[in-house]
Amino acid sequence: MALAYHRIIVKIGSNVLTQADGFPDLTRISHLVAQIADLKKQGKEIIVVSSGAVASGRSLVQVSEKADAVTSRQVLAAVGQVKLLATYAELLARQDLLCAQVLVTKEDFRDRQHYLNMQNCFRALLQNNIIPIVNENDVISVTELMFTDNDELAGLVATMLDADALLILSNVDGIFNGNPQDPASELIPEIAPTTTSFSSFVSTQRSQFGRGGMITKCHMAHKVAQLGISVHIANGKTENVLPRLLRREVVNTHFLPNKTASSKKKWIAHSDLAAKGAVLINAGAKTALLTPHQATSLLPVGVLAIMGTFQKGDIIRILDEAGKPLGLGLAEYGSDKALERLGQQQQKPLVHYDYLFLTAELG
Ligand SMILES: Nc1ncnc2c1ncn2[C@@H]1O[C@H](COP(=O)(O)OP(=O)(O)O)[C@@H](O)[C@H]1O
Ligand SMILES: N[C@@H](CCC(=O)OP(=O)(O)O)C(=O)O
Repeated sequence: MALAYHRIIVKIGSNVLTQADGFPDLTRISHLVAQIADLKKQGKEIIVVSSGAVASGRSLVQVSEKADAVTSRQVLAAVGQVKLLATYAELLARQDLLCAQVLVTKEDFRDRQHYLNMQNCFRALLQNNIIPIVNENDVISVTELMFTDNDELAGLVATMLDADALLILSNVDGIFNGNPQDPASELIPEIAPTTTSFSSFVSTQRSQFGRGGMITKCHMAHKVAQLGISVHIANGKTENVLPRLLRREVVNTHFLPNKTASSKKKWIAHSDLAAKGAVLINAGAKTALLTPHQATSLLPVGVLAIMGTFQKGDIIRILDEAGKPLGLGLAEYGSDKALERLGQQQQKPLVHYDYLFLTAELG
């Protein structure tokens, strides 16, 4: 039976869109656009997260050798993004389809208002049958402000839009249980939500034009699958990969989804960098929070210490007595009030269960 996904995020990696010489592979882009059009005709909603701005820029401009690496990348991306989107727009127009450009930064996912603005725009684009084509705003996202890679961005978009599936197109058929170049390595068809360690078989090696590498891809895929979204890693160079993937006709690695979490929890799950402060909780509170199938809020009685200052509505880190991170939550009140109520019984929860995202397990 075919995979019945309706809302699909398609992430097209740098190396899928780039030839060996670093220039964009126009034939590949046009094949992928034809496949996207095919899925659209089947009534699916498609959101594309596409790399390739820097590669497109390379085909247009030679940045002065005096420019540093950051400046050079900014210039290439600024010039190349126009060309990249023009290429998509032209190829999609031939199929009577309209696309839109959405450029985002990591900051936009940290700020609740920006997050809601983005979400609103994406929803409106989809309602109008327009294909959003998303990329990082490489002009302003430099060094520490950058996403690890576009996989991270695609994961955030998938979560924000409550997608049914995230299809990551790379230059490998999926995840292998060893070096993909080694003929003895085998492809892993499915990864259960309980699998958390990938370092035993996934190396930190990256493809020629990729940024994050397979290990970061695995961690992101796992996190997204944890939130109830199917993630597939497949080879973007395989003929007609997208429709065939949905018909289960091509090899790939499928991260099986966990039961879905609420959209608020999904936003919190991706807000680690936005955390304003932290709370240290005692062993009893830790057990209560981490006990499966039990909806427990974090009460001040279980809080041992408040670290940093935060306001009502800020994201805070939750740590155990030893300082081990347990998860994140949205503070129901600020650090001043939290300090006053520290260790006290019968106080309002500091973090309500609906706004709590835990990453640790008991034990
Ligand atoms: N166990 C593994 N299975 C598959 N690929 C792996 C594995 N370990 C490392 N890799 C490398 O990960 C690369 C893909 O990741 P990446 O460079 O981030 O690609 P992209 O640009 O598509 O995001 C592959 O080209 C491969 O060399
Ligand atoms: N935003 C950049 C690409 C970022 C990047 O390399 O991501 P990835 O394809 O996931 O390795 C660009 O458009 O050139």
